[in-house]
Amino acid sequence: MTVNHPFSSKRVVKIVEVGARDGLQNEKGTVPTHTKIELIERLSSAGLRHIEAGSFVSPKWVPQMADTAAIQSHLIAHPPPASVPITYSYLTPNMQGFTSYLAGAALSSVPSQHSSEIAIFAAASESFSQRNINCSIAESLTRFRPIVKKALAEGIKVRGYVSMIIECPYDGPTSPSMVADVVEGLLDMGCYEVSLGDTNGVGTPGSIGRLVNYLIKERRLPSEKLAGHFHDTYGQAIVNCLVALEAGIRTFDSSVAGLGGCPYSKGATGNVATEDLVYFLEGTGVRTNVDLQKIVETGDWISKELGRKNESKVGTALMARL
Ligand SMILES: CC(C)(COP(=O)([O-])OP(=O)([O-])OC[C@H]1O[C@@H](n2cnc3c(N)ncnc32)[C@H](O)[C@@H]1OP(=O)([O-])[O-])[C@@H](O)C(=O)NCCC(=O)NCCSC(=O)C[C@@](C)(O)CC(=O)[O-]
Repeated sequence: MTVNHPFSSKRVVKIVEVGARDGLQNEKGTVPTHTKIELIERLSSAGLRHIEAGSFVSPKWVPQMADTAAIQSHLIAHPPPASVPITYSYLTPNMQGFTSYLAGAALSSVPSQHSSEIAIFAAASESFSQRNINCSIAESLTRFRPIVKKALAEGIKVRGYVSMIIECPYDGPTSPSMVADVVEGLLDMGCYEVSLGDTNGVGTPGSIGRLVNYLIKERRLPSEKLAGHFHDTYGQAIVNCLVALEAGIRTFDSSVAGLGGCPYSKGATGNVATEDLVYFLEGTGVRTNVDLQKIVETGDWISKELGRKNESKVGTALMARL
């Protein structure tokens, strides 16, 4: 994914597709496991190379992710061709989740081109941390440290998340210094990248711009280790990606058809749609290597499967032209 734009200084932009995890975790009805697997396979055949495949979380808390072990097992048994390097990732909130991930991964004779990794998820708001993972921010970082240590010892990469980077529905505005402290904590323990979650999509180019510039310029956090994870609740996600791109961020999370919402943030809608992100990046001179037509068809297909409105503007526009 080569970037040829004044914003981009010819560097690589990575898209992390979160539709099969963030996108589906809040669906009310049960999404059949075979539908999730078909979604993941369609996403990879559209050219996406970093795909979140599920969460090893408590099924009492998030029932929709209860079949993650079955998905992991299928993906291990049916790897993509060696010429298609894909990373599947799984959320692990605690040692129990990481142990379940490891038990599944142990069944694998993973070729080097196809790998998996885990993600841990913290918050910059105390109330959201309690509601989402039932512990304080400090307790969550203490809980994550041995997971990261063990994962790195096993050669497994760990991604971090920080939720509620702009404002929390329970605690109000989030202080940028709190975001920076949590990002630093995750990087210090060994996360290779931390994704900045505007969980409820309230961020604007002003607030996101101020935050990312504060993180990169004042707190000296490495831009290459930060990712933008912008929900589109208020229709600001693409323009927020633009300001983050201008600030030097080169990894963006997105969800096909804009699927999603967070079970512990009422009213929050999906991530920026992958179709909209690809169209925006390509239009900005960034090559994504994602087949826009295929991702649009995937967004149309999964929206119909779920009986949902397709939240991608680009997807809707291009489907109308067929
Ligand atoms: C973290 C816990 C587990 C704490 O939940 P807890 O209740 O404090 O856990 P516990 O350790 O006290 O255990 C209670 C029960 O849960 C079970 N349990 C315990 N752990 C697991 C596990 N890993 N897998 C399966 N089962 C588990 C455990 O076995 C036990 O079962 P019981 O004995 O009662 O039958 C819970 O709060 C949880 O699962 N939370 C997950 C919430 C979640 O998935 N949220 C959505 C993802 S975050 C997000 O979407 C934001 C993000 C990342 O996209 C970025 C952004 O947009 O901001």
